[in-house]
Amino acid sequence: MTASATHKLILLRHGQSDWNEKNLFTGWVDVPLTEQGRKEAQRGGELLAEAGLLPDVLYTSRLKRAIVTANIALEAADRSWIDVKRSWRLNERHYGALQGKDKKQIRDEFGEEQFMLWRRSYDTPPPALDDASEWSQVNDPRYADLGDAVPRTECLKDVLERFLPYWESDISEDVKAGRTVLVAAHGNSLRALVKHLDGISDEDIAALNIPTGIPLVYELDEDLKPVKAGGTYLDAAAAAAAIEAVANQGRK
Ligand SMILES: O=C(O)[C@@H](CO)OP(=O)(O)O
Repeated sequence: MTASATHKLILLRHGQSDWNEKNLFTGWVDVPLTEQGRKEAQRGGELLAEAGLLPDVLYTSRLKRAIVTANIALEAADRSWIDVKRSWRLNERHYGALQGKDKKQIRDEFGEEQFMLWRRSYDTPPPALDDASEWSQVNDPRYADLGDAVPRTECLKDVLERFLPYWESDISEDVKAGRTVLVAAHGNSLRALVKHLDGISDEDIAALNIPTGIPLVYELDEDLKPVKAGGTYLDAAAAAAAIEAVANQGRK
């Protein structure tokens, strides 16, 4: 197969958010980017432009940390004009009763094993979030189309199950049509996508972390299988350091 027969998919986790900086479980809570997060987004866009990777269509979640990251990155790459599609199916994993809680406090209270089960296991969701909680999304107008199906908690398996239909119906169709697709989303919704693309097992996905603000580029063959497993980070050194930092969250 020639290089021109491959498809390009760019994954971008949002830049550092206010709650990333504060070390709080975030999930569906709609927190803003920090100044550093905005800089990461700007750098992400510059990396795209330097690599000549010009997105034709943007997919984002309905959360502003992903939306604003994409806007800043596309502005930096002079691609603000491209078509945009947003879906709750790209939202971060709903973190249940952990939303708004300090990661270190949860680790100290419940221990490393339970903490990591909730954070990274494939199929153990945290306890459900009470509908009366200030961090609940049940009455958020942006999810009115979901009715009572608004999540109260999710594990990664749940994320994969709600994300895959959208991948099949929309994102993969744009990829197959030859468009360079940018997906601006979240640590755990992108872990679900990478698990699917690379065929990572339920056990091995626990060790995979996605850094903020660094484009991860996948070249896909005509069956939408990655030409290179794991894709390529546009700034590999920065990605390695940032991946380590995500893996160690809650430990200090
Ligand atoms: O809090 C969250 O929503 C996510 C991403 O920031 O955290 P974690 O990496 O612990 O899954």
